[in-house]
Amino acid sequence: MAKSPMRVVVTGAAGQISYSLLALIARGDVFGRDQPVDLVMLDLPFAKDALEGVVMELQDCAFPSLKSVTATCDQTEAFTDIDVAVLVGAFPRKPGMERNDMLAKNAEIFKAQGALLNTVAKKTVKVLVVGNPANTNCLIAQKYAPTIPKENFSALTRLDQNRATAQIAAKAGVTSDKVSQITIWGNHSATQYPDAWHGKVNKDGAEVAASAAVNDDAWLKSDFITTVQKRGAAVLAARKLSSAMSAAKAIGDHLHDWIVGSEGRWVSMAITSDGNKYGVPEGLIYSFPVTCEAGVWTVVNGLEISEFSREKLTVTAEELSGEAKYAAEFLEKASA
Ligand SMILES: NC(=O)c1ccc[n+]([C@@H]2O[C@H](COP(=O)([O-])OP(=O)(O)OC[C@H]3O[C@@H](n4cnc5c(N)ncnc54)[C@H](O)[C@@H]3O)[C@@H](O)[C@H]2O)c1
Ligand SMILES: O=C(O)CC[C@H](O)C(=O)O
Repeated sequence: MAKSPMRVVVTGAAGQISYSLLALIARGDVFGRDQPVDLVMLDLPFAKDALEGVVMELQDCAFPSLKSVTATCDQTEAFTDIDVAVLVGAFPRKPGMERNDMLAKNAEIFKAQGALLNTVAKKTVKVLVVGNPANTNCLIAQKYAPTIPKENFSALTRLDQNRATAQIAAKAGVTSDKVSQITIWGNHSATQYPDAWHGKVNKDGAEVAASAAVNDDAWLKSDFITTVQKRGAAVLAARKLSSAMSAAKAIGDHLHDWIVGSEGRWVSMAITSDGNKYGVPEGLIYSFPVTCEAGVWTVVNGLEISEFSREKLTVTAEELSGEAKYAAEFLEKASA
């Protein structure tokens, strides 16, 4: 029997990430070629013409599973009865900007969109926050959408996972599909902890520990971590624009694995820390290793955490607690 259409909204649809992302969704690479999609594209009024251009291009691709395309600058229209909300629309960091500058610029967007999702989206809506600072923007959207289950909110750390996986693959001399169980803990920021200690590499047909395949513990404890932590900044410095193609690929991976299923593979998602078994404070949007089945994620529990790793899990949790406090104070002042 044919599947009923899935209503998917992408915000910031006229921006650079969306230009790569929309085609992935429309082609069926994310939700499956047999899953019809009603695609809704939201951007600000100044970007209306650009949005219309993207609509024309999507039509011209003649994707079979793209049932309809709507471009709008009206948030209520965009979020009504939505099944999946991909919140990309926000202002990216430009050279010279700090994280708190971004928080101050973007917090109001996620407060308003959370509140709107709360009133007009389906209660089963799955929300992925990409706009930076992604974890804290996600926390804000979740806070203002109290009638939607907390588990339905996530922020993107899959780009970091993909970056870390690619680094391990290059060092071990294999392609990235041979690397698994690489985890990103914490914030999508320079305090994130890329952890390869539970990783596996399939080398010449045999599965070995990533640390054995790499055979360089000093690198795993230093340059590997800092390269992944600073990769977004390195792309920004080189392109004078933040990463877009790789971000779109990661969004597709995240949504596919969450909604269709990860088939037992571990993936990293920033999700509510409530009830976690790793001692991360409750009430944060923190990246953990998870497995997913049909829209439900489950944290991979019981991993051994060394003293070295514990310290890093704590540093990134502290940064997130600080951001949450700053955002709460900022939003309170703004509404006073
Ligand atoms: N989490 C991650 O891994 C990750 C990776 C890369 C980029 N990002 C972030 O994603 C965001 C988008 O990046 P980009 O390069 O596509 O930026 P961009 O400037 O090219 O596009 C952003 C678009 O969002 C629109 N927009 C702004 N406010 C909006 C609102 N309230 N509603 C709807 N649309 C709105 C803008 O008009 C623009 O078209 C940035 O915050 C960036 O830092 C996150
Ligand atoms: O603004 C940044 O430093 C990074 C942008 C983006 O989140 C990335 O990871 O590429």
